Amino acid sequence: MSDLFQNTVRKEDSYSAQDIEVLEGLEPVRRRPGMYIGGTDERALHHLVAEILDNAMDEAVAGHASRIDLELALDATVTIRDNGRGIPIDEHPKYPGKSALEVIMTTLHSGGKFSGKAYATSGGLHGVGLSVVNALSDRLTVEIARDRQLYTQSYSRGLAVGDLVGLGPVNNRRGTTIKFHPDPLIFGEGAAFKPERLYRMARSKAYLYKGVEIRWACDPELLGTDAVTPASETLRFPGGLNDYLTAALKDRKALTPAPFAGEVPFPGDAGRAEWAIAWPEDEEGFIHSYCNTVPTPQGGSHEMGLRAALIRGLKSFGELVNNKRAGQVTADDVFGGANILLSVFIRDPSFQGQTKEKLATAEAARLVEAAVKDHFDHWLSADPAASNVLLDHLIEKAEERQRKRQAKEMSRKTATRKLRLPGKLADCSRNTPDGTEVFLVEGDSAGGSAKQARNRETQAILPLRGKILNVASATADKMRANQELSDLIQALGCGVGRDFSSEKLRYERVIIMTDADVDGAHIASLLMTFFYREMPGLIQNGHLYLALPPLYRVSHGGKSVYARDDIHKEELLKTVFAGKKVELSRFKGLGEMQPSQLKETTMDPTKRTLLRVVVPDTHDPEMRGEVEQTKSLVESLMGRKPELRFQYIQDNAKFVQDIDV
Ligand SMILES: Nc1ncnc2c1ncn2[C@@H]1O[C@H](COP(=O)(O)OP(=O)(O)OP(=O)(O)O)[C@@H](O)[C@H]1O
Ligand SMILES: [Mg+2]
Ligand SMILES: [Mg+2]
Repeated sequence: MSDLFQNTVRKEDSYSAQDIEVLEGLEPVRRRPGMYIGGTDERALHHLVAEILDNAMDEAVAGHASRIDLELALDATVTIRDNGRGIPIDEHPKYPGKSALEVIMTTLHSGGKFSGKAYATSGGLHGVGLSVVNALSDRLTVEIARDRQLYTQSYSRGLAVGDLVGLGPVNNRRGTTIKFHPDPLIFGEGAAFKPERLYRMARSKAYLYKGVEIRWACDPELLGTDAVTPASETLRFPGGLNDYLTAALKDRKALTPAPFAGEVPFPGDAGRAEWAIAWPEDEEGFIHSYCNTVPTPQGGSHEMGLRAALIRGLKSFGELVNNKRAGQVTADDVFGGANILLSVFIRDPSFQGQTKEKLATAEAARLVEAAVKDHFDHWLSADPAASNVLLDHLIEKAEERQRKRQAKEMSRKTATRKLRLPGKLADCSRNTPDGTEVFLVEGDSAGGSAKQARNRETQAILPLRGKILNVASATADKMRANQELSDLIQALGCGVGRDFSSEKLRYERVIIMTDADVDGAHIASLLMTFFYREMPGLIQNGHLYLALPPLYRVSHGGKSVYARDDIHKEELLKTVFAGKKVELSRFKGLGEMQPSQLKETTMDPTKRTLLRVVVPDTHDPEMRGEVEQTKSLVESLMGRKPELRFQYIQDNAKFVQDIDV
């Protein structure tokens, strides 16, 4: 021993080498089962069966077994039998006097799946599963039929209770039988398997590999009131995942007449992918993914590959049929309501942990995406009518999602509106809405004039920059992102859409005040469209108005009169100013007016003229037709030609009422 070690003296209560244990054999499994089977609860208990079943499936997928029996007895003993090669029982070269079987049963990290020689694409890879089950069983018996001889050995809590014994010759039999009973010291007294859970496990394995037949049997006494799980059944599905999907859909209707299903080998003998996908009308979605028949409830790289293939395929189909709205659809929209089965077989998979709930092999994403993409493109273009139904459905879903998110954000904004009024709002000082009004003005310079011209107590000014978004053609997402609109909604405080509430409106009147030119009319019409679509109650309850700023000032001597438009100006020239040499000024915008002029002509309640915006009452059945008409009028007018809109605002007596307030 070196000096270093001699100089370290151990004191009574110190923490030293003596405290460091090295667990031998299978002791670590019994002391820390969580590391190997994720705990000692019901899920962990069922994982024991999964380990043994996985081994039998690996033997089948490797082409050596065609039949597996799974039996659950009344006393919670599980028997799993396959007709494969049988675990080798010859002496292991590294452990003289011990059979390979005993090494496998009692040593962690022992197995035939490390090199890929005996198995190509196996679910087993750690050399741990069977030894873990052995460690956690109070009784385990293994039977091997190999070379026409039958052998058996028994274990308890990871230790052999006797030697491997020969039971003599057998003829029509080969393979491995594992019969085990979970240790009550680990799982608790009376820990019981759920027949339904084991049955589903067995059935999904049969769907995953067409070349295997699984015979399920369960003591009928265990079934009790369970009407779904059979006491015995032979599970064999030549249709693979397609059969699985058909059974899962039962008689639910799907959006496309045929599911999207297929099977493709990966290039270079790297394994294969199989999938079956349907989009049921009820949108009750699920995804079951597997790697080498091991379920991966937490997904992983293979699912990522499938997502990428589906969303890419759908978007290119959208481009093909020239549907621009397809751009909004996300992988979540495609996946969310779908029934998806995905099974991959790959070499050397890598999972997270021994329970293998998530596939970590990065390569799988690329392999699956490449394998599925072309097939999906073909499937979509083979039946364009059906594919369009699917696409439209997914687009609607995407838009619904955006609407919901928008409504949520809006309601959050209105909830905090007292604290967070938009910075550019010049609010009025009166605390109640009674007798107050807010002017929506175009641009900061007009806003500046209006602020000076207003009555601070009752009049608020909200300058809106530039043209607000044309809401008639905007997507919900764009609308939400528009700063001007969200400021407007915040300032009004009454909410939008379904959240609209007249009582919360912060002003008695909402007055649109834009320049008396075509641009101004455009902005006014955009705002009216916005209110019509998002806050119809505001109009129905008579809160929305248009201000009427003048376009000209006509003066002669000390006398000035303002003209609203050209017709009004001509009229004045012929009447009030007939034969006189007048001074004529045209206002390019509200910002050009003196605050006093603006006040006098447009804002002062005692002198101005306002137009009230009205729509027919939606609650009056006799007016329904007109409501529809107004709606289509709004939709079409808010489209292209600004002159048309201008005309519309000027002329449409039904929509806009001349009123003095
Ligand atoms: N039913 C079987 N038929 C043939 N060989 C088997 C069978 N079950 C187990 N084996 C052999 O025993 C080895 C150990 O199995 P075990 O379940 O402990 O580990 P594994 O399957 O290699 O990996 P994992 O820990 O991921 O399950 C396997 O690699 C295989 O060689
Ligand atoms: Mg295994
Ligand atoms: Mg092992």
